[in-house]
Amino acid sequence: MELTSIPGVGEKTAASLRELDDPERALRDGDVSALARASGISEGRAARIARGAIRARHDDPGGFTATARARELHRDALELLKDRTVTDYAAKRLETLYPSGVQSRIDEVRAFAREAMEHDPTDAVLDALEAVEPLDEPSDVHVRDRCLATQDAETYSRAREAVPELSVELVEDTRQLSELARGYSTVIALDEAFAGTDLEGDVRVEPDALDDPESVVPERTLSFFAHNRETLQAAAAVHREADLDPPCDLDTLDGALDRLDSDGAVRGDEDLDRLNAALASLDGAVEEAERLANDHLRNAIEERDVTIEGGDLLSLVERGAGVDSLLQRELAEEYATAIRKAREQFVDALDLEDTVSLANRVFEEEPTFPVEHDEQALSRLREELTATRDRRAGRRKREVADELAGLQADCRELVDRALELDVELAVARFAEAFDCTMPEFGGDGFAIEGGRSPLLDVAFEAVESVDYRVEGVALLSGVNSGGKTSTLDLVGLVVTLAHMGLPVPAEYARVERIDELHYHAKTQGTLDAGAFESTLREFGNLVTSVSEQRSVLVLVDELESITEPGASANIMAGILEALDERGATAVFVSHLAREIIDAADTELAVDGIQADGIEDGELIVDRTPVKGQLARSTPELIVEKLAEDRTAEDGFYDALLEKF
Ligand SMILES: Nc1ncnc2c1ncn2[C@@H]1O[C@H](COP(=O)(O)OP(=O)(O)OP(=O)(O)O)[C@@H](O)[C@H]1O
Repeated sequence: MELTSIPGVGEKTAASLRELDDPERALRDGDVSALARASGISEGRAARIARGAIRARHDDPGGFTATARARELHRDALELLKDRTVTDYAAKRLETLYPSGVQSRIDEVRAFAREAMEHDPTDAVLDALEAVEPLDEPSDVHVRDRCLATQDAETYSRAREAVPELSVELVEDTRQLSELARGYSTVIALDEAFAGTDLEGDVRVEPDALDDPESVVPERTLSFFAHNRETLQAAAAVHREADLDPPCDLDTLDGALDRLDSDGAVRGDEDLDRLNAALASLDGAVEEAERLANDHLRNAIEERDVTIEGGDLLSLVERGAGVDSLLQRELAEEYATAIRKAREQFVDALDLEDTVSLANRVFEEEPTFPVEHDEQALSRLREELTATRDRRAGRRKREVADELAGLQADCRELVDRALELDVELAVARFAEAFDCTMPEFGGDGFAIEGGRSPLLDVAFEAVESVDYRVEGVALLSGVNSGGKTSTLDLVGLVVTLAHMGLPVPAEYARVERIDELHYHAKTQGTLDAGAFESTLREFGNLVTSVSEQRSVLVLVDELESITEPGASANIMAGILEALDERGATAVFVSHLAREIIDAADTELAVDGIQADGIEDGELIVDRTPVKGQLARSTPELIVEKLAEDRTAEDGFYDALLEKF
């Protein structure tokens, strides 16, 4: 896909998107999280780009939400869905759902939503989803026990690029190669020329190593798994709990993950554990062995009467010999025992059977008192143990990495599927929370039965259901606080959700497929001349834009407040007539319904939200508009109540009632 063909994507944004691993996939899947990882692209922008890509795919000109209130309803619908996601990914992914006038896009989401609604969002699945995140590629892997070596400058730059995790060294000859082997546990020579030469240390000649960098740095694979371990385990749990068909055997994955620690090192290898433990306690063990030998020697000396002939003593002193010589002569046996004890203790404590001779050299047979270890022998032992440990770790890492490498693609699918399930579950939970059904498309206008708006300021259980249908244009009258605005909101929300391809909060709904939703919310107070003129222009443009090719739904709430009542009744009558002529569907909520009907040249349909009476100062309202009936206003109802209340007998209220 040509990135710049997406609405809203220019050269600069396209360049940022190209930095991503697979921008086409991210766009195709609506992966807003991945798109937002491109430099300079915020999450809001990423969602707009993803929507742009969908629009391009469906040839969708956009513009469904034609007014601020219509856009607000889309946001409200998204919030209701996002409230029901567990992962951040799903919340962002939902941002790609938008109301569209294009049937293919609506059908695409409807198919997805229908499947989503089949899911049963159990607590166990939702809990497991908590720890699922998009997979991360660890970028800061540095391996210090291995290096690559080459004589060739070109191979050198290729190696640096292909294997940034390792140092790459330029060498001139085998001597330099051998020198390198002293500083690293393993040296991988990349030139065929080194094959067959006899080299010291662990030097491997692998001319094809760069073709398969993972074989040289198994840490790359291992750190991917170690880094994403929690997500992978959680994604596996999601598959188990939700009974999804996993792309790989979950027990094998669990088993492989168990063999890694959080740094990507191999766990559960006895030899490695032993070598690591030996290296960690080397210094302590040396001290302990020294102490043991010295205790033995001290006791032996204390318990012993050393008899020495005067002549011998003299000759020793004359030769300048010290106590050591005495020890050697008189206590040779005890000294040998002390050293034997020290060596046994040292080898035993560190479990060093494989390196006994090196370990023994740490305690020399030369008698001294106190007994002291040989520092050089100790560092040789340390080096040997480190190299053996690193070589073994390297081998084990390659084995585990080989096993895991085959699972990598499946793991990506495993996590993608779990995250996608969260998106589906959000739709299922939304549908369940608000007793939704899939709407039908067809006919003129809309018909809603048993609709309950989740946007009301009362708990959803307390929302009274509303039936309402309109074909063509209609005025909606009603008592104060009867629910006129709420009815418009319900209609707007149902139509918006339906065009998003989603289920709607009603027992039944049928909607005409439209291209634009124009919802004008109530304006606060009278407009000044300039604002009034621009509002009129807006309606003028709206009316002239309606055509056979472009169907619209117009919802308008109390437009009368923009100017004085007489003038606004005329204006509303005019707009309604024009919309009617052009075949649009429109609902105008107004307290001036009677005046509008009077001002109109054609017969306008009027519906009314009626009050059955007043009880304890409160209106008893039936929220469902009565078709074809102008509702009585609140003042009329109150005057009627006073007229019925016979305390004022002079007929004043009866006369007042007559005026309505
Ligand atoms: N279907 C419903 N179920 C329960 N409560 C509702 C319903 N519709 C409206 N209400 C309650 O009535 C209140 C007033 O509703 P709304 O603002 O829609 O009335 P209105 O007829 O537009 O009022 P006004 O004439 O003052 O503009 C809402 O805030 C809500 O508390």
